[in-house]
Amino acid sequence: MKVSIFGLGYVGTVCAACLAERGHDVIGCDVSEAKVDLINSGRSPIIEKDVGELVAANVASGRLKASSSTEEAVMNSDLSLLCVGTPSRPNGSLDLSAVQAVSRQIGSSLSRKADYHSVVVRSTVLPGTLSDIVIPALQATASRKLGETFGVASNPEFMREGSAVADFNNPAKTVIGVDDEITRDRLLELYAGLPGRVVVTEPRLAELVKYTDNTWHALKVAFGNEIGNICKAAGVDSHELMEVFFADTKLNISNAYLLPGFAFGGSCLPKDVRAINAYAIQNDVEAPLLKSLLPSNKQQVERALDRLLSYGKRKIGFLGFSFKAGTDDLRESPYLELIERLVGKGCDIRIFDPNVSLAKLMGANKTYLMNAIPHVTQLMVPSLDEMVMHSDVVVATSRSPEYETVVDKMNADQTLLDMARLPNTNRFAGTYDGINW
Ligand SMILES: NC(=O)c1ccc[n+]([C@@H]2O[C@H](COP(=O)([O-])OP(=O)(O)OC[C@H]3O[C@@H](n4cnc5c(N)ncnc54)[C@H](O)[C@@H]3O)[C@@H](O)[C@H]2O)c1
Ligand SMILES: O=c1ccn([C@@H]2O[C@H](COP(=O)(O)OP(=O)(O)O[C@H]3O[C@H](CO)[C@@H](O)[C@H](O)[C@H]3O)[C@@H](O)[C@H]2O)c(=O)[nH]1
Repeated sequence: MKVSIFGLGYVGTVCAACLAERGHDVIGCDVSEAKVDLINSGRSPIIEKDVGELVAANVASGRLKASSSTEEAVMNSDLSLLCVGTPSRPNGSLDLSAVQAVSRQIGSSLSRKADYHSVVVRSTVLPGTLSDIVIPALQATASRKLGETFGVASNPEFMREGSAVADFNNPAKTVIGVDDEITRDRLLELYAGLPGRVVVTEPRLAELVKYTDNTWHALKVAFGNEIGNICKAAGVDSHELMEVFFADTKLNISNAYLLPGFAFGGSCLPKDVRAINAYAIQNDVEAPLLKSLLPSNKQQVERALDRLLSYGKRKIGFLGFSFKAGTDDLRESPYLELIERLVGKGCDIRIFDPNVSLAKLMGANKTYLMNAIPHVTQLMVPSLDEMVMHSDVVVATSRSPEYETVVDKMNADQTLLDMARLPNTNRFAGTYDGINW
């Protein structure tokens, strides 16, 4: 199928590369000329496992290209996937300006297109966005009614950064919220051959289920961490305790997101929890449990800050600072927040993160980092050794294989604050502290 993808960020780039690899003709479109140029030169605008290779191979084969022109993308495709950002507004509600703008651009091109076109929202949006924002924007600019020469659908994306290609190719479910048969059939054809259950449903349910998923993940992390905090106070190993908890086979408890660790972060969970809470307030729904998730999460950052300051050492090194392993995405990374707070307390910080190169960061990700810590360039060092050499305390943020050597490089006078439960810390000669166990 001929597909256009609007927004070449973390979702759009992965979708573009994976759909091209599955044999579709893909044209990506972004307002950022830099991202368009990168794709056309066979390079990925994001750091994500396997994406670089897929982009290179599919640009070379001619199945993937990019353009800054909406018109070119719409005219050369039958279906458009909208993958633009939906960040939080300062009051927590969803900023749909990019969704609205791209819908208007596409609608304007549709006014000059005779063939039927399908417009599919892949971004995470609250229920009613398709009906209240996307359809009116398309109709106004296309000067045509929905169903005449275009149809719409909601098709949320469930991939996780760090394993996005594997998640794309092996989805647990594919959710298609649609009232239009042509668009439904096109989406079924687009994803034909992928495993997992395919659910065809109404658009509002498809929109809301995405929030249900992410709120559930956030709830589980917050629960696991609070249990972990109590275990730490009780002198109980929280991971051993959780294994006993999971052993209750009658309850069929998935251990995903439940092992105590550090605060959740990233470009999705915090923003989506904020958005569902804003939606509840707007609709006069009391949701005290959901309201408590972000304060609970913030408390984990406060606890880590107190713990680090309690060591009485100023030189602190961070092994990684993106929100999870395998990505350069720093948006709402709890480690970034922790670093910013430590800098404010006069600590002398060094950061080593092999995935983050300031020269390569782009778009919302780069803006987020530069707003959080404008002088971050002075804190980043090019090697693990340099970070360890500088530090009295090292904070290990994720279980990346390349971080496991850190315990061999540290000496008996140093302290390791382990946020990820590294596998080999029993051979560490210095002072070991697990964040939540
Ligand atoms: N990051 C994830 O892992 C993930 C997973 C599932 C769903 N989501 C959702 O997908 C959406 C996109 O997330 P992301 O992380 O890829 O965002 P992103 O910020 O990385 O990418 C968005 C891209 O859209 C581009 N854009 C903005 N306006 C445009 C326009 N008018 N025309 C063309 N391009 C335009 C931006 O330049 C940017 O490159 C969000 O709604 C997010 O919640 C994200
Ligand atoms: O067992 C776990 C798993 C994750 N996390 C944390 O939870 C956050 C989110 O992690 P993860 O869900 O793995 O990554 P994301 O890329 O943010 O993916 C989430 O957000 C995406 C964007 O909406 C969705 O598509 C995915 O389904 C959803 O998992 C991160 O801070 C993780 O460190 C934990 O603390 N414990």
